[in-house]
Amino acid sequence: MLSLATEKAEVLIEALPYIQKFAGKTVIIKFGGHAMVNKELEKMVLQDIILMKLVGMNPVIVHGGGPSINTWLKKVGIESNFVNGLRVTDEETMEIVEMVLCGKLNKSLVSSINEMGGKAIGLCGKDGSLIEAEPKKALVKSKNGVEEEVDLGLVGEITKVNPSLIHTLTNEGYIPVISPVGIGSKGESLNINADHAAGALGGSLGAHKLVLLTDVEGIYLGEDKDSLASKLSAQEVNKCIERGVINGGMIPKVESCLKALQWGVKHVHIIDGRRPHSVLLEIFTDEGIGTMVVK
Ligand SMILES: Nc1ncnc2c1ncn2[C@@H]1O[C@H](COP(=O)(O)OP(=O)(O)O)[C@@H](O)[C@H]1O
Ligand SMILES: CC(=O)N[C@@H](CCC(=O)OP(=O)(O)O)C(=O)O
Repeated sequence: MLSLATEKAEVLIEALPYIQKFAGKTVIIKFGGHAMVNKELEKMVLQDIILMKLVGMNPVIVHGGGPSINTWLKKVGIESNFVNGLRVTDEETMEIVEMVLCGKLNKSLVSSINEMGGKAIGLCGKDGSLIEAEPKKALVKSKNGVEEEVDLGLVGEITKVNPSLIHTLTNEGYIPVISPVGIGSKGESLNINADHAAGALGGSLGAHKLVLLTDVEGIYLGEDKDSLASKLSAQEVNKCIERGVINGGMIPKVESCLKALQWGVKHVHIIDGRRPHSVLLEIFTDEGIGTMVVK
């Protein structure tokens, strides 16, 4: 029987080919608000990311924070409506969104990473005009099947990503932690869905992999857990959206996956952020968890 020490050494050796394969490669990790609610799990995700950086990869974190925004909006008596998984955002809502995403959550992730020995730096999409955007309109099918344009207020559609700042930071050994508030043409703040921001950053940084961490195992094709899809093509994804099988917060995720693939990101995965060390399992093993989206 192998001793515990030998078993540990074997685990490390198993990771060797993956460490070699990913050396110097950019991996975008989208940390969803629903995957961030448990502090213990959050710590494990951040430890995984610190390890990735230490072995020579370039992880970049894009975080969400939907549940936390909901809590703070409730405290000030503002209700939210969602259209196609996006929060309709008026000026008052935008103020809270910016405070929660760019302030509280961003800085909390940065200080946790730094406390655990990593080097993190927090930015929002406005810093260095990282994420330029314009007000986004949503297309919604009315009851008679006709598509109508719906105004989402201060929700941003990304028009340009200026990634040079991120290259500088990663080359200096930092792990960038990015909150999805973009800058409009008049300098205004725009609320961008974190999945969309992660996909666009992945494309502009030439990322090797985009990993979206959420609160489900991946994409289900039916009611029960056995219906988890391990792989879905663009065509299948579009059919699932049309049939309503993919809905709500999963819509921006799959949209982001498909766009990232078009923009040259090699691999995109939706995985369960509630599973301990899910990021390491995804990166360093053949096991392949969650749903992989392909062209
Ligand atoms: N086909 C589907 N498979 C899995 N989850 C789905 C599907 N369609 C919609 N969802 C919903 O999408 C949610 C994840 O999106 P969201 O709540 O925005 O999470 P996050 O905060 O991680 O971005 C799931 O909790 C689930 O309710
Ligand atoms: C336009 C839009 O919907 N923005 C999101 C931004 C945060 C986010 O995307 O958080 P999750 O990843 O936790 O869903 C919002 O206001 O909730």
